Amino acid sequence: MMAANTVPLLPRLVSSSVAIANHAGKIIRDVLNKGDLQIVQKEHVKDLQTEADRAAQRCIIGSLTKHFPGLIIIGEEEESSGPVQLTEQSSVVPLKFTCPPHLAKLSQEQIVVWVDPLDGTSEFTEATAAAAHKCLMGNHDTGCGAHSTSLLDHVTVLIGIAVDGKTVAGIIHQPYFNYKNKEKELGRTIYGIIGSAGENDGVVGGLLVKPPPTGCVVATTRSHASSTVNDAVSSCDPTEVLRVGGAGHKVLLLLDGSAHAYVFASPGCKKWDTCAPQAVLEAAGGALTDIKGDHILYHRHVQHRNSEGVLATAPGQDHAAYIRKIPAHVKENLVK
Ligand SMILES: Nc1ncnc2c1ncn2[C@@H]1O[C@H](COP(=O)(O)O)[C@@H](O)[C@H]1OP(=O)(O)O
Ligand SMILES: [Mg+2]
Ligand SMILES: [Mg+2]
Ligand SMILES: [Mg+2]
Repeated sequence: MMAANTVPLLPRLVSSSVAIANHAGKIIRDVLNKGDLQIVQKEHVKDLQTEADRAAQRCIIGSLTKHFPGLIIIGEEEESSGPVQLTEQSSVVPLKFTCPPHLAKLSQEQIVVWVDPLDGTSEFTEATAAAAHKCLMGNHDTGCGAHSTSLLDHVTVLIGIAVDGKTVAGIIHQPYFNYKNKEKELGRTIYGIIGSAGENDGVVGGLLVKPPPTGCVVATTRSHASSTVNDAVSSCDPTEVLRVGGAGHKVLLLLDGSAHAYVFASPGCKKWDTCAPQAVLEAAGGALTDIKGDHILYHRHVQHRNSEGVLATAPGQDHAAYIRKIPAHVKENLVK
């Protein structure tokens, strides 16, 4: 086994981030178990923050800073006070991939880490409200409770790593994966480095399944829809539309064969929503761009908003063909 200091910076950062994302997932579950989300509204009624978002971000940024002093990290949430749980330097996962040669000699100044401590906050709060309602009703199935608790699948922790403005590696942790099946391990982490040779073509931790050769299943927003969003989805002639929460969750649907494309013609997604999912998807052979087909950049001083929307396609899909289908009025509506 290689000594830690001979392992290049990028694999060390990915390995540490996997352990940190797993810990952040545990923090999220602990907050939900305690039942007091302490919800704060940010810019609008569908833009919420909970103690789980805040505590998970404190853990991620605090741990990364402790292990990689001086690292540039941009998190979704503003700094908050409260207990900070840090991971140990030793809590790194064994590497299951090789570092691509062109990323083997990075200096820390080239790197920006984009952190979304809890993606799918709307769904997280709704699931929690439904579960509480179910409890109040004596744990009977109230209909809404049974349906809405499945919203916990939409929650992910996202850590994306960009080098010289391009995303190169991503970690997607799904804290409630398997929560309905008590026999199985709770939570899963999928991560990848673009161009690395690892298990499953550079993506570790998830089953990669291509979507069916016929049909067109489009995943889109559940809680941030608009007429432009709907026009873009319709233009793809979908055989099925999955209205689900979270950017990380929708990219997981592209990786497990559940959807062909993820279409979001809205400026609502930010760089921390797409940096990690894009890297994992592209490591697997898929693509994620803005709605016009242009690359999304992740430099330190880039604007946070993905103002020209998001379009992602599963491995094996014709990404350019989807871009061509998006109507001109939708593209014109989304400007820098
Ligand atoms: N209008 C918006 N305001 C705030 N966040 C948004 C908006 N639209 C999308 N997002 C973020 O992008 C993610 C994916 O969008 P959607 O779930 O609507 O498909 C959301 O979970 C949310 O991230 P977060 O939950 O981390 O705040
Ligand atoms: Mg948010
Ligand atoms: Mg998000
Ligand atoms: Mg978030």
